[in-house]
Amino acid sequence: MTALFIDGGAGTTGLEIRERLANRPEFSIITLSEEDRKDRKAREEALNQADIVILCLPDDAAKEAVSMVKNPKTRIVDASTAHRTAKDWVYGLPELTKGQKERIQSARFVANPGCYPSGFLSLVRPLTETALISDQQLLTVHAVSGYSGGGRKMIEAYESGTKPSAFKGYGLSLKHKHIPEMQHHAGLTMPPIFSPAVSPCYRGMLVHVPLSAGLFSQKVTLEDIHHILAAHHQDSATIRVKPLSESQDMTQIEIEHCANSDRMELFVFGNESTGQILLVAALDNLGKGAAGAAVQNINLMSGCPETSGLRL
Ligand SMILES: NC(=O)C1=CN([C@@H]2O[C@H](COP(=O)(O)OP(=O)(O)OC[C@H]3O[C@@H](n4cnc5c(N)ncnc54)[C@H](OP(=O)(O)O)[C@@H]3O)[C@@H](O)[C@H]2O)C=CC1
Ligand SMILES: CC(=O)N[C@@H](CCC(=O)OP(=O)(O)O)C(=O)O
Repeated sequence: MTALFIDGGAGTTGLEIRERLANRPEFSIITLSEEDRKDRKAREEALNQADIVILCLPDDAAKEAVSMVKNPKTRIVDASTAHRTAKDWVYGLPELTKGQKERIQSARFVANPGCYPSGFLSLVRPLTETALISDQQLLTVHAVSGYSGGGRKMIEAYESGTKPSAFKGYGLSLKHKHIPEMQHHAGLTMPPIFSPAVSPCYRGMLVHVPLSAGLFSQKVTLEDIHHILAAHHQDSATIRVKPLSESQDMTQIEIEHCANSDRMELFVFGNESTGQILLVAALDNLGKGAAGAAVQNINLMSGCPETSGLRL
């Protein structure tokens, strides 16, 4: 049996992970009482007892937790932003590239991907990897998240009525914390322009990457792009590239398209006459964007079937 400890287990992501691990006889979960959950000594003990620790903490607390792990056998999945471009950490997106799943299986330190980068990289990495998009290109990404993406504080703000519960854009200084991991794992020389927004619904996410024909290194059709995405993700347990015929019949897509699931759906939209393309990823910020991805990684690290406990 694999012993797990979720540090920050009472928070939004921690609770979602716990739900997905309920009724899993392969795992025992070390749980701290309400008084002890922020107690350094109690946490230190739990961090060093567990086979796998899952950090669902703010970045600084996650870094501190890593420094508290002294047991060389303890493996870590960090859900925070702290280690996503760090040397010695494996990026926990099994679908990133060939061999990534195997790297996660044997890793000691796994950085769970950010919610927005999970969508962006699933769309873009297949295109940069095949050099259809040069690493020199400046890409743009627009996205919208459910408000649970902001954790307990944002949930309380939306639900207490102290903030207007309207759709709003943010990240206006173009320094969002997810930009470095998008750039790094897409292999781009320039950071993408990222404009996120938050919507007054609890969970769900859309990530849009608009592209123009001139941005590609060769002439491409929508079929070509679809083919590359479909080939890249053909063995994925959680990512589905939707058929072009389906995208062509759609006139709209809702933020809640994949809400309450751990899957991600990718769409290729476009207007062939103008050479304009719109790639869209639909996911749940708390599913494939956080807790679903963490459980997928824990399954891989502990030798369980990759999708056990996931909602697909
Ligand atoms: N929500 C989402 O969609 C996603 C979140 N993440 C990441 O997951 C991590 C957790 O986020 P989320 O669950 O949303 O945040 P929450 O604020 O909902 O939860 C964080 C939890 O950590 C606890 N905590 C804070 N500091 C400490 C500490 N020093 N020791 C022990 N516990 C502590 C908090 O307790 P208290 O509330 O009492 O302060 C809370 O229970 C963050 O790094 C976030 O960026 C990643 C992907 C998506
Ligand atoms: C709506 C909202 O505020 N979303 C958060 C991102 C979610 C998150 O916590 O990001 P990590 O995956 O990096 O931990 C934000 O933009 O900061």
